[in-house]
Amino acid sequence: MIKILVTGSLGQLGRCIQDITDQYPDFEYKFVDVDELDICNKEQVQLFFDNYKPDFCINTAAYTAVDKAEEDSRKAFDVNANGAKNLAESCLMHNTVLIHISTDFVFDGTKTIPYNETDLPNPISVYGASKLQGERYIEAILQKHIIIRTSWLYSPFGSNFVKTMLRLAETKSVLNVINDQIGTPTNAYDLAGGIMQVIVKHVQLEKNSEAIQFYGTYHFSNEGACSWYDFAKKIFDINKINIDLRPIPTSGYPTPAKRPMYSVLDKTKFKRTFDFSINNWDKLTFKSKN
Ligand SMILES: NC(=O)C1=CN([C@@H]2O[C@H](COP(=O)(O)OP(=O)(O)OC[C@H]3O[C@@H](n4cnc5c(N)ncnc54)[C@H](OP(=O)(O)O)[C@@H]3O)[C@@H](O)[C@H]2O)C=CC1
Ligand SMILES: Cc1cn([C@H]2C[C@H](O)[C@@H](COP(=O)(O)OP(=O)(O)O[C@H]3O[C@@H](C)C(=O)[C@@H](O)[C@H]3O)O2)c(=O)[nH]c1=O
Repeated sequence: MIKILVTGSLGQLGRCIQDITDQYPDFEYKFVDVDELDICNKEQVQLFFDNYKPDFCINTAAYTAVDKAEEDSRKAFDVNANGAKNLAESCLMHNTVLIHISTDFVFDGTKTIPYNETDLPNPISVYGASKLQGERYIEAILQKHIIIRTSWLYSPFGSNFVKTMLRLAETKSVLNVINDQIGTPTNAYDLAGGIMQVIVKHVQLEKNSEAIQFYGTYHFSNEGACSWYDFAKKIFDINKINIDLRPIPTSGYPTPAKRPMYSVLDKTKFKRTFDFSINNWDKLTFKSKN
């Protein structure tokens, strides 16, 4: 049976993948988080791969605290760059396909039309730079890789903008939210489905040795575009929460890390290659699990 290893499995994407495995019963899964497999520990990664020998590794493990990364760049680079490198090296040893998740924050946000995979990254934060370095290591080490850049991920799990807005609404009557940073929210369940589609397609084409055409970088988010303010408005509308929500410019909400002013991703390559259609962001579905 084809074996799939998922790292960082207690994070929001890891938990969404775990939640949909019953739709893909033909695979064997191993879900591990840092307590069982620390991707920064090269020896531990090698030993784990020697024992488990996965056919696919989905790396959802990451350091995702964007503002904290500015003063903790060592840790951010260790997880997001060196961790990715360790996985790529072990994947190479075991002929494992690495599906690695990256971010819209590798871009500087100076474009005004959607970013495609040939646009040059130019990160403006430590988090973005560490994720880009992870991509570069993987590309240099391992041919059999699929890097998927996504954006503004939300889910019922872990920490994300939807949960932050709902939490703040419990104690505040007024909320100021940035209206001039434009991107696209991504339901982590939709991304989880997209990742499984990559594996299904890869398995289909591998039989004819045609899977080689899949390797490389892809963009995946929900369709459409909005500001953080639009996103917040939608969250409160669908939850029927009455709050005084005010649009503000980026200058009105200073943060340690700079964020791209525009980071909409062009999904054409993903949709065409993997024959996959993607929901619009405003089909926002969300039930808080914890
Ligand atoms: N969240 C977002 O908005 C976006 C995320 N992405 C990318 O998508 C991917 C998934 O993100 P998301 O699910 O939100 O991330 P989360 O932060 O929710 O989950 C990441 C998981 O990785 C774990 N982890 C941290 N360090 C290590 C380590 N050294 N070894 C193994 N596991 C570790 C974390 O554990 P702990 O919590 O204990 O640190 C956590 O369980 C990441 O690559 C992220 O960069 C891209 C765009 C947007
Ligand atoms: C809480 C809050 C945030 N904001 C702004 C700040 C910021 O520009 C934006 C989002 O803030 P957050 O800190 O929730 O989200 P942030 O950590 O910036 O989200 C990013 O995470 C990483 C991991 C990614 O890869 C990105 O794609 C993106 O999802 O909203 C407000 O304007 N008002 C508020 O009350």
